[in-house]
Amino acid sequence: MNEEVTKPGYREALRRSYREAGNNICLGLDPQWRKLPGEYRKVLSIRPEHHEIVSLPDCTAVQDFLEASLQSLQSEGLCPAAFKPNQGYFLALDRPLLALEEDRQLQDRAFGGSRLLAWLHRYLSRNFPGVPIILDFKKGDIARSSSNYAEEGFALWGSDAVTVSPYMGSDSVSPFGEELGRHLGENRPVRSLSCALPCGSGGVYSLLRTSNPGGCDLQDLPIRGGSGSLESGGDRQDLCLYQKLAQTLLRWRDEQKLPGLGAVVGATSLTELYQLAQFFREEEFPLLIPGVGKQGGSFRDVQQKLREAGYPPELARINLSGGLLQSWPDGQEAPADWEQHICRKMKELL
Ligand SMILES: O=C(O)c1cc(=O)[nH]c(=O)n1[C@@H]1O[C@H](COP(=O)(O)O)[C@@H](O)[C@H]1O
Repeated sequence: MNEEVTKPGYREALRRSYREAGNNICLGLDPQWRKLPGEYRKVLSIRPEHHEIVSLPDCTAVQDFLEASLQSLQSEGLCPAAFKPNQGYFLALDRPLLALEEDRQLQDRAFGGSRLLAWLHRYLSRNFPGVPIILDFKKGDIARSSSNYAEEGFALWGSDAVTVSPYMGSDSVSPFGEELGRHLGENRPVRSLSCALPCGSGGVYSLLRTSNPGGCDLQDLPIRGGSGSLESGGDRQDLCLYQKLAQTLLRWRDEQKLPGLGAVVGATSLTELYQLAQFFREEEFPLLIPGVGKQGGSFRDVQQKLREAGYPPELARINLSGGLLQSWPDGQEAPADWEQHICRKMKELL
């Protein structure tokens, strides 16, 4: 590890939030509008000029649901060790073309989802200080374009970490480690870990071995040109794409000055998770582990695999989105005591 990588930064923030929360749970914030409890599932009917009436979800009600959920966790003394809003669930609530309408009320509806995500960042920073916010947006592009995404994630939303896609290579990921927000001056939002992270040292989770059924389609492809399999003494031919990428990520971290670089490894493939956790354990390389619950992964099995691999639990964040905030079955109403239900689900993990 080079000097840049050993500086306190995102990994220190992970350690601290683990100590304070007493767990390594990442609460995924993916509000599924259709699964909200009835009283929050409100629809607005609006009529843009020269158009039929259109219906759209009421973002204020989604905000009320999120606030009530987070408040009930807090009132029971429950705190996760990270939050992960997935940007797509918020931007899907925007209706950008309404911004062009004459009517002020319609204009106000244009960016309801973005506004909700901004509110959420501020709410979490104020009410759960020190708990990292990981903005899940899986970006990655030519360097110039990636700089915009880096600026968006860290400086504009004020997230502490982001998810990125590595497949355009080192120059597409390196802008996420650069100093950002220089020219935003006073408009730069206060990050939730305000005092903790110097510029350019936020978390950057690269997709590595994903949790979805199609994750194996490309990521497991055998490739040539590796420097041995992840296990020592392995055959060069045995290396597959995600294993090569695991080696590459360590190199990028050091060469590209990305001290907060980590990886996304799904909870649904325990063999791969074990192998990667073993590979990364000495390197103190943060892992974000989604796929628990509906996707088939088990929180306890993941913890067990991390223990067996000797991976430091404080650097892992095991994500549950639908499995915590909206864990009732699809197509069924939320239980009447849904706030308590959410708290019970979280307590089951502790
Ligand atoms: O990058 C991610 O967060 C991610 C990677 C991955 O391999 N699998 C995965 O499910 N995710 C995200 O993690 C969340 C999982 O949601 P739940 O299955 O409801 O817990 C969603 O926001 C996914 O987009």
